[in-house]
Formats: sequence, C-alpha cells, structure tokens
Amino acid sequence: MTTPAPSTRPPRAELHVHVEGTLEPDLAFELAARNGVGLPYPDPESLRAAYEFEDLRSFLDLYSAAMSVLRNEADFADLTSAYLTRAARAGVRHAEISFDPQAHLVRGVPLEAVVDGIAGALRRSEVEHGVTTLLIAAFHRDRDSAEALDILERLLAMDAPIVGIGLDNAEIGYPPGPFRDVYARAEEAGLRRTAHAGEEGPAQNVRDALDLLHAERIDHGIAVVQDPELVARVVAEQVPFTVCPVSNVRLRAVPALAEHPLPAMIEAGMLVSINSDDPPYFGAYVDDVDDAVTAAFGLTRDQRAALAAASFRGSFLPPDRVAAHLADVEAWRLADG
Ligand SMILES: Nc1ncnc2[nH]cnc12
Ligand SMILES: [Zn+2]
Repeated sequence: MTTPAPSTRPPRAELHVHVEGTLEPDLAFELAARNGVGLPYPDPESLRAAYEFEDLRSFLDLYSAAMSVLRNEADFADLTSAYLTRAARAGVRHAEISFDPQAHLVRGVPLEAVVDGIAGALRRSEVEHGVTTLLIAAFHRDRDSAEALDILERLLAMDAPIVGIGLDNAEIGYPPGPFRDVYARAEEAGLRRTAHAGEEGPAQNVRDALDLLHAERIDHGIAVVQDPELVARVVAEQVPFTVCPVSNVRLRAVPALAEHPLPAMIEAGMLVSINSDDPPYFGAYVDDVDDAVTAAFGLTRDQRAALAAASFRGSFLPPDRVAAHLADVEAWRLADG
C-alpha cells in the first residue's frame, strides 16, 4: 500500500478575489460569441497580451471593457464555477468572493441576474469543488455613496446571500469617509465589513476605513508600513490584511516583488494573508502567488503555514470552522513536504 505524497501546498482560504477579475480570455471569447458582444481584440491571445498595466486605473479600464461579455445569469454562474475549479486546484478550501454590482448595473444588467448567477454557482461549490464560499458585495469608491446605499438596500430587500460589503475601484482622490452611512447601514443589518485601502493611496485611508467605516478587514493595505503607529495598532488589534503581492507588482504599486512590504508586515506581527485579486489579469492564481513569494523571500514551510493560517483567521467563518481549518494547516506544516 502506498501513502499519498504530502501536499506541496497548504490548505488555505482566499479572502480577496473579484469574481469579475477571474474572467479568463478563453471564457471571455466564449461568452462574447454566446451573447453576440464584440471585444476589441481578435482572439484570446491578443487579449492576454494586452495585460500590461501602468497603474490601477489602466487595469480598471481593461477589466471594465472585458466585463461587457457578462450579460446573463448563466454567464455569472459559468464565470464563478471556472474560478472555483481553478481555486480548488490551488489548495483553496474556502473562498470569500467579491462582486461589483455597479459594474453591471451601469451596463443595464439586472441585479438579480448577477446575484442569482454567482449565488447558484456558490451553492454548488462545496459538493462540486470541495470549496466553501461566502459572497461580498463591493461598492465603487469613485461613484456616489448614495448610489451604493441604494444598491445595499436592494440587496437587503431581495435577501441576497451576502456575508458582507467591500469598497473598491480607483483609490487616489476617493477616500473612505463618504461611505460612512453605507457601512453604518451594513453594520446595522448584521453584515461584515471589508474595504480596499492603502493599495495606491496613503496609510490614512487604512486608518479612516477602520475608524470611519468600522471595517473589520483591510484589502491590500500595504501603505500601512509608512505609519509605524498604525502598524502597532493593527498588530495589537490583529486586523486581517488581505495582501495581493503579485497584483501590487503588476499594477506598479511596488516596483518589484523583492521590494514588497509583505516581509515587513509579517515581521511586525500583522495578520496577513496572500491572495490573487484578479488572477488571469496578473498571471497568478493564489498557488502561483504562494510560489512567487516563497521564491522571492525564501519563505520556510512554517512561514507559508502561518500565511495560510492567517487566511482562515481573517475569514468571516465562525470560530469552530476556523479552528477545524487551522488543524488542517497545522497537519500540513508538520507533514514532510
Ligand atoms: N486591485 C484592485 N483595486 C481596486 N479595485 C479593484 N477591482 C478589481 N481589482 C481591484
Ligand atoms: Zn482587490
């Protein structure tokens, strides 16, 4: 009898992934044909070749254009299932997936098609992929907060299966403050709260997300290292940070992986996980991100296990489920790999 080889990857949660950002070029062309929508590229290879970004804005432009192929409930279901299939291969056992309602509403796609398509795929995920999931509705920082509040009310009224809300899109010039009422309403409704902050913008955005929005988790947050007092606070409070090192390099928030603040964040004692953000656009699913940071920083098996443990600790799962996952991570750490 042979014993199975120990897995080369720790079990992990992925806490920061935009479902729209998981659109692979092949699927984009398949959906374009299915829906009779044109794409400004002749084939999937040319689209992938366009994935060279100068900053967050240049990425968001292409990301928004490619989304035009997502029109019907089935498109959102196929998109979500494709991500879950790939995530399972990456060792993801639990995924907290965000979607951007405004990105679809502005194109005339009904909110129900978006929510029902994604939620349908998520409902089947545990059986089909062995991945549990939670869904987050993220609002665009560069649009009016009254619009976000209105959409939140619609999501609540339709009993959308969301665990919480997030805040994303362009950061520079769009601080968190105006979204105070949206986050207060979410808190009142019992929703969990995360927010992109300190990706391209300053550490003050992280502080404001915590103080003004009562965010429980910070997406990216790499600018925090510029503010030692804030670092001390997030360490003391063990605020989860969902860091996306490959995304930060590809969007030029940092010049190279070797200069990424991830090691400094870990060293300071912050609760950091590694995540993919928008995997095909940045050429890296979370297993590829694990490989990249392991190579760049010479991470040990213990350090990789600590990042995986932080992904479960920072999740919105109940404590008993977190504890069960932590036991699996510990078993992986102790196995010979
Ligand atoms: N990296 C990112 N920052 C802000 N908004 C996003 N939407 C998708 N990816 C994003
Ligand atoms: Zn993001």
